[in-house]
Amino acid sequence: MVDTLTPSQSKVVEFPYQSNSTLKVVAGPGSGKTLTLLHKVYYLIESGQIAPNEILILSLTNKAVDNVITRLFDVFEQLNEKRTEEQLKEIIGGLEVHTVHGLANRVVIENEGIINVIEENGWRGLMKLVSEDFWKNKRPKIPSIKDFKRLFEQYKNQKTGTKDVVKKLTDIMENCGVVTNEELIDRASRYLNSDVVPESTAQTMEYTRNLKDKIKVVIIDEFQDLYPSLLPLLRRISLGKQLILFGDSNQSIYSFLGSNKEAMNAIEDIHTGRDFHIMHLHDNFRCTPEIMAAATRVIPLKRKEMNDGEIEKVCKDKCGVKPIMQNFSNPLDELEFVRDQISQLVCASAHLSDIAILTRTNNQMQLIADHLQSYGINSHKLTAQPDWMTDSRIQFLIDLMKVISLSHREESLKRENFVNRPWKSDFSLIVTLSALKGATNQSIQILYNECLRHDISLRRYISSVPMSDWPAAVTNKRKISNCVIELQKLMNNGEFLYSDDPMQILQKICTFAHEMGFQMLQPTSHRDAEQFRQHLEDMYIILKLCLTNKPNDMPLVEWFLHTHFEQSLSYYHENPVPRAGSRDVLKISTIHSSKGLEFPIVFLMGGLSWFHSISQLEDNVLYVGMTRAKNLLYLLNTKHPGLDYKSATRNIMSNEKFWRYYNTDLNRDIPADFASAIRRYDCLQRKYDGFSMKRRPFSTLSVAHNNKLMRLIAHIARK
Ligand SMILES: Nc1ncnc2c1ncn2[C@@H]1O[C@H](COP(=O)(O)OP(=O)(O)OP(=O)(O)O)[C@@H](O)[C@H]1O
Repeated sequence: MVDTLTPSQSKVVEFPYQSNSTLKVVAGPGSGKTLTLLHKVYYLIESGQIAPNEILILSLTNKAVDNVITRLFDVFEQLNEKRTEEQLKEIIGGLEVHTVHGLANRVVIENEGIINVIEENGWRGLMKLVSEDFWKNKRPKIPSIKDFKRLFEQYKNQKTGTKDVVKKLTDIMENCGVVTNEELIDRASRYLNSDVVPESTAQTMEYTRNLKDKIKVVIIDEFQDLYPSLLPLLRRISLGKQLILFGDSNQSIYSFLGSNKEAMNAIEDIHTGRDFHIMHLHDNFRCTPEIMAAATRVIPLKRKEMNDGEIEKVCKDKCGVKPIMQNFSNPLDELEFVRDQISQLVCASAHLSDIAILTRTNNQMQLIADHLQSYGINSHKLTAQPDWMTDSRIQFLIDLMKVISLSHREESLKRENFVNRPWKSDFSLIVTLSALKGATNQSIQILYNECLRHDISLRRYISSVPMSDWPAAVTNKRKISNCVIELQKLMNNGEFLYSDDPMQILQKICTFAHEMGFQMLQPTSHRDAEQFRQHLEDMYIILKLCLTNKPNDMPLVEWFLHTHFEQSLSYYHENPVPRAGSRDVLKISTIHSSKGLEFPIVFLMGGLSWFHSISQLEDNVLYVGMTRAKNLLYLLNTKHPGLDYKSATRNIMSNEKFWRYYNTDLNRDIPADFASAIRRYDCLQRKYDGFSMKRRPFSTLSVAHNNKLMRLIAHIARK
């Protein structure tokens, strides 16, 4: 069914194309921003004003890009009157839809060849190169990777303080083609600047040239999340185009990356005066009036006024149930409450897939998933990237593949008398050695300084200079040397680098990692081992996919290293995780990853006061989380002065009026017999038996079960 647009939505859709101008669309959650954006794209194309390949849609997260692509198909299909499915697919395929970083990546790769954006293992490796002096007089005493990243960026930008250390690190990153996200954006904007790219080179850089010359309309979704370091690229890409911004300043939740307000002001300054237009959408189609009333109470009035000065109009009728609020001092009580409520909801006709549990952190998400799983309740995590790609063990295996592939290339270039500088393999080798048990920071620093002094690669230094000639302060020499020797065996082994067998490649790299005893690959529990096995399987699937589309003259390992990120995103887009949409899986997500999505029932897990290290939810994050809910909202441990806790009602299962409303809203049949919900619930409770909160208090839960949870909680609290 096609949603009929409201007059204000239609005004945005039909607003004419005009180069060198900005249209800013401001609207609250659930007002149909995304829907209007999709209709606008359709209208621009169908009215013949703009061709598909002249439209660029930018978002900040892969999840948001995914959401736009999926919904594009739906809207185009619904509105389409004359085209075949194939033609629609072609039109949509012609649109440029990216994250800002994805776009920057493409531009930089076209201009420089493969680059690597530094990941967690990379930062860990770089940290090993920093001497103790770096940390003198700094806090905290035991620094985390996050602390290091922060200091690194600080020093890089200020060019003061521990300058030499940072210079050394930036040099090695530069030499090895490793960049930070900020650097990626910066480089891409330089390539888009025609004054910098010589005309002769620009001829061959088709993608970059098209972005500059061909694109006529740039649409930015969720403008409120832009932050200052993205500005150079966005400004460059919007020059001369029609810039269309969709967003809501109350939903700005990435302020930790820099001032969103500053970024928004700068974006608005690109086109000013008569070339700047602003429009508002006032209706809320998503939430019940009860949910909206509570959500509005958590955002300060001044920001409400800043948006548009008008009160949002909620389109749905009242459902009769206010958000259910509950506080717990014991984490297990909270988990059991969630489990019990889920049982009630499902018995009263909700589908498990209607329910989303939104958390503050990934760790909290895992804890809840584990607890529900222990009752046989399946959940699907909505993560920004497929899980396997964010697994640091898998990233480490990919780094091993990189060091082998890069070393091999350096070797063959050397044979052709190529001037052998810089050595891109150094960075990946440092990452590898840092994971080797017994390879101390000091040893890695000394070896790296030596290789610089001898002007050879780190691998070559370790493999060709006798250990007796290494500086005495290097410890565990044999282990380090052995690791490099074994790596070289793989490098010279055609069955790895030139293999067309994904299983063989995986087996060889895993065997090497296993024999070296890298500590980070040692599973910490049965569950951990199972998860790693699952992620290896996912990596295998992408290796197999690479085999089907690799160019003939490119070895599989190399093709995988170049393209696994994009291939994986498109694979999971086309093949969503099995059963993710089916009725028997509920969704778990961080609040940040749930942005732009909506669910009939939401459990919002708040600041969890018993985790002292986890801060309370900020107003905007709370607001985004609350407004994901269409019909029923639980606020657990979400302490906020704007919320009053007396409104709690827990008797949801037998509230017949609510369930009539719920099923009507979701276009489902009304259950014939409400009394049977309680019978079903009792039956379910008998099944859970020993775990039931009603029948047995926590103190008598099985000791093993309790211990396991407490260990997990203690582990998270330490982080
Ligand atoms: N004109 C309309 N008529 C009926 N339903 C509509 C209309 N416009 C939007 N909706 C519905 O409202 C819901 C919210 O729309 P959408 O997801 O586009 O909102 P949004 O403004 O992007 O929300 P958020 O800012 O929270 O991401 C969707 O279910 C959508 O189908």
